[in-house]
Amino acid sequence: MANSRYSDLDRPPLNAAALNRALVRPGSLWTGVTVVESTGSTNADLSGAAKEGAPEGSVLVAEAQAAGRGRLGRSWSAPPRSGLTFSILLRPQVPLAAQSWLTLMYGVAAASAVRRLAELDVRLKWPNDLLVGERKLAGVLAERSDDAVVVGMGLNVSLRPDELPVETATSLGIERAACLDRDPLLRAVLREVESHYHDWVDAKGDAEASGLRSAYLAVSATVGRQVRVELPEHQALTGRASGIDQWGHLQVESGGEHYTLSAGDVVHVRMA
Ligand SMILES: O=C(O)CCCC[C@@H]1SC[C@@H]2NC(=O)N[C@@H]21
Repeated sequence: MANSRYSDLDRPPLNAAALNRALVRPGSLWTGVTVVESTGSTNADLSGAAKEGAPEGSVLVAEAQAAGRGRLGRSWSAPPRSGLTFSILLRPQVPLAAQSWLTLMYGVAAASAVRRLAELDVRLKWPNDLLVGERKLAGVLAERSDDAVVVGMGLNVSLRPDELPVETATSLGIERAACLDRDPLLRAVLREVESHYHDWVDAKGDAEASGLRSAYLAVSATVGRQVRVELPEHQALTGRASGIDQWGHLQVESGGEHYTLSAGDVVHVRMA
């Protein structure tokens, strides 16, 4: 759906042909990049395509999403062409238990690409929110579809303050990033994902051996911090985030006890 407040000059379309030329090559993970003007949810579309046998490395990008899905049942929204909303289809040949690392890997890859191109100190709030300071720049949602995994990302690029879905969000534009051009940003994220994914699959999903765990810790905004973790079923835990275990789960020390959390919503607690 077009938004009359913005001209096409402010927000140029993605160049699908150039993205395919740059990314889809013999031996590359990426088998095809499809850009659609509008859809409900790229994650939903690619999950359907996965069931029909779409190949690993399919990438679906939407210039606008009407029903973008977020973590924990939330939604994801952004004005058309104001960000990057895209999903990838993977069929990882690693043990199922190790696959929880996929979503963290995506966060590491995206953070690394955005740090380099945007020249911003992007860090990860566990499991994979990209933050600038305490403000959310991007989110990642991984969903299983039979034997495939669809990983989607929403990255706020040119949103203005009055367009942010929540006060705690931000965009590359608001943060005065060195790059607001979505084509090179998307290429850089996908190239980083490919590199981390190959290393991780070669190591049979072992995040320690592939260097993924240390790469994650290097950009974590959560480990070492005082946190409040909102857990499913309205429970919450307050304590110190002490580490990430071999399955990508968050370790928290609270009241002399050690907890390991596989899901939850982290709030970084400010120390007085
Ligand atoms: O932070 C979150 O809650 C995750 C947000 C993930 C949003 C992206 S946008 C592209 C892809 N398609 C969806 O429906 N959701 C993800």
